[in-house]
Amino acid sequence: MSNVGFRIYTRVNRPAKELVEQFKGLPAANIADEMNRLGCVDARIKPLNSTPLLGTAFTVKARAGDNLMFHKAIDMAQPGDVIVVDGQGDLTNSFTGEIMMRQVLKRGLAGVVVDGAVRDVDALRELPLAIYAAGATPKGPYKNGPGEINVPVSCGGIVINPGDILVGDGDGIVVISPPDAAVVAQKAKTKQKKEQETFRQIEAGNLDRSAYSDEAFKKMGCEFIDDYWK
Ligand SMILES: O=C([O-])CC(=O)C(=O)O
Ligand SMILES: [Mg+2]
Repeated sequence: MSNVGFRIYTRVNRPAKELVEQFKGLPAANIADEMNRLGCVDARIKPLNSTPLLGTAFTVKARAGDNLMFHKAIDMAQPGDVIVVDGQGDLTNSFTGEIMMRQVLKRGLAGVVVDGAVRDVDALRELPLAIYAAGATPKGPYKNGPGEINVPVSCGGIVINPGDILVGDGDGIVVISPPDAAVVAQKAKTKQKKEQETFRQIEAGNLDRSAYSDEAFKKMGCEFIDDYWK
């Protein structure tokens, strides 16, 4: 363990599949709300297509503009893993493209999240694979290393540990630590049901809007002026 910055941890402490599956179909927003609105990859990292993301983190700390360790991760990761690449947000060179993503798909991996740029995006938009990235450039990656695999990484402003559960949709990605997962999934499910009930009330025209009544606003000190703005 002496070659800091160029080393590969071969094992990942993955949570049970049943635990991960509890997040299936849950909106990232409902999960994030039940984590007090923290625990999300920031909005710089955007989905390239509408394939939902659900899996566990297989992390790569890459040298800016270099994908040697990313290539290695594709061969090491297991079905259900999401390759998370800490590219330090660097957009100078792409970290990946269509060839690598087709390989990821072939291996049955659950998706890819890159804090950096990718290329071949027109093709990536059409692949049935969840891919998130911070940008795009036709400039290709170098393949020299160094880098690390399966260490804690920084991605979109938060720490992602190997084995963390990732859930992503059109809004972005939320990261759940496995010891918190059962409680968070349960609360998010309840939240989702509550929102569905709210949608029904909107349709029926009986949603309680009293929190937004004139009286409620006056109580907050808001002034209503019965005139036009001049
Ligand atoms: O050349 C690379 O390593 C990245 C790329 O464009 C691809 O995978 O298609
Ligand atoms: Mg390419």
